[in-house]
Amino acid sequence: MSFSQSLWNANQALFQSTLELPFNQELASGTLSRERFRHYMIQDAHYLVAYGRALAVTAAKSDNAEGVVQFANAANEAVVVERALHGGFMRDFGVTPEQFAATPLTPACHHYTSYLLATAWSATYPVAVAALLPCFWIYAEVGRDIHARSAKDNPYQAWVDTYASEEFHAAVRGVCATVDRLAEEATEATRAAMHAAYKDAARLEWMFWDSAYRLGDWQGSLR
Ligand SMILES: Cc1ncc(CO)c(N)n1
Repeated sequence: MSFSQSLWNANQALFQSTLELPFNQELASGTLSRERFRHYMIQDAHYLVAYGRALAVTAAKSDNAEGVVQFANAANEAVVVERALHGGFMRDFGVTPEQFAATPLTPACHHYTSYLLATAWSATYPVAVAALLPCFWIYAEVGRDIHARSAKDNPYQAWVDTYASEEFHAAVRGVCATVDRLAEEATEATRAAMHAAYKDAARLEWMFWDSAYRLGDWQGSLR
């Protein structure tokens, strides 16, 4: 079994519970409230910029030229997607650039982006790549799962199509191939750290959707 498959298998139950989250169930049926999607979209736009930064730092750590291209391209793509959100969904859902700028990161978004940035800056290249893999892989598999059962005239179809697309899945295969190569060359301790990083990020993916459904925010005077 490949190392990336062992990462997937170790977190299979968590993935199943991610698919079953009310946010994703209602995204598939098209019944998710506009308020919840709007909340998610603003947080995801914040997320994507930090994710782009983490990818760019990881690109700089790559041990070969292919990795620089792979992760610098992914950084570019994250910001392009973020701009598409602003240009399309944000407009459709009535979020102005001023409202976006005035909306701070929620605890879940702050936690996830801080984790990715701290890992990208401080961890070794193989561990940084392992921390980034769930962002690709879980979104691609959630996208495919929802695509397969998405309601007709789903208002969120453009979101579903982005992550179910062959282009996005090709990027996932590329990151899995890099993870597999790095794991092969790594020590047992590094492989264990890669497993831990993957799991941390997979749990934060779950929390991000859960928080969006709850319209998660800072409590009381922390706001
Ligand atoms: C929270 C989160 N994780 C991963 C992706 C995929 O790029 C995304 N858009 N948002």
